[in-house]
Amino acid sequence: MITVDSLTKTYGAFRAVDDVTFTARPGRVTGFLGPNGAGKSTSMRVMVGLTPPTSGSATVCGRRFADLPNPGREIGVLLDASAQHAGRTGREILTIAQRTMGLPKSRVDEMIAQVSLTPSEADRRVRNYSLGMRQRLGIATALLGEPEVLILDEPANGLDPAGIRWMRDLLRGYADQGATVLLSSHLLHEIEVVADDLVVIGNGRIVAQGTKAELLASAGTLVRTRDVPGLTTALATAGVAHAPSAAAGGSDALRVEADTEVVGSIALDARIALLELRAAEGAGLEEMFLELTAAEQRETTTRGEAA
Ligand SMILES: Nc1ncnc2c1ncn2[C@@H]1O[C@H](COP(=O)(O)OP(=O)(O)OP(=O)(O)O)[C@@H](O)[C@H]1O
Repeated sequence: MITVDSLTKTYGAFRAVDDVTFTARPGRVTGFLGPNGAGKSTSMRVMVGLTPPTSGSATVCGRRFADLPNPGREIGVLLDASAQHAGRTGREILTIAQRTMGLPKSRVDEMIAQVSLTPSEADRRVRNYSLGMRQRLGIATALLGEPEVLILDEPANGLDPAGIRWMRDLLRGYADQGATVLLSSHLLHEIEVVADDLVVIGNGRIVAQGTKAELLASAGTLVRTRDVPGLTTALATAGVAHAPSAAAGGSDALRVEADTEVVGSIALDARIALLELRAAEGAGLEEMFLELTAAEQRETTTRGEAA
């Protein structure tokens, strides 16, 4: 279990992480999702004791990382796959970690096999590794001590499609055995497939969190019409929140925070013909994410104005 409680990190006047609270639970994959610069890495650095928080706390099973006697046995961490010693071979890096953690020597070869590095790749210096190979080595290091908690920052970076699939299965399997898995990404689809729970962060603040099923269920309705101004007015008059749907593409789509029946009735009363009317499902999450990632969309959104 990872507990992040009212975590704030400021750099001068800038709040990189602003009052972030969430829990990542055992047996579940928690996706930590946010656009570039949202504060994911900073939060994770605090969790693993690399950055002191300005206020608030992050603990794993009730303890701060710094208080863990043999942290590698309890928390597997992958923050920056490129930060490995370039002059050492992959096998050397794993061997040093295996000795530090007091693990049997056989774990090194087991992990090399598990992350599908060939023996000759394992004996190559890390400076000659591709990004995907570094990522595999980083995952091997994180899993070496069979920790119950995994904290992985953008672990799919640099992996090819087969590698992404492999990693997804690996994380799923790990969580299914009871581990707590927290992984960050700036790519919604990457995380949507594997995560059970989602924590969405933007500009340092949590903007949404819950189970994936809950967040998808609250997505509302996607509606398309040639008369967007007319429908917008009718929805506003009815007090129903709505926003242009960037996720659906085109300028004729709105996402409405009401179910399809309500939206259909409002359109009928206003005598507005619809081109499409359906539950938004994943589009709602994508919408929220696009709003976070594009400042101009945030400025033009009308969501909530009518609420
Ligand atoms: N040491 C620092 N000094 C000043 N600002 C910092 C420092 N570390 C991070 N920041 C700022 O904090 C904000 C959050 O950065 P962070 O790396 O946590 O984002 P992120 O969500 O991990 O983004 P990405 O998806 O691009 O990795 C950014 O604006 C970044 O420039």
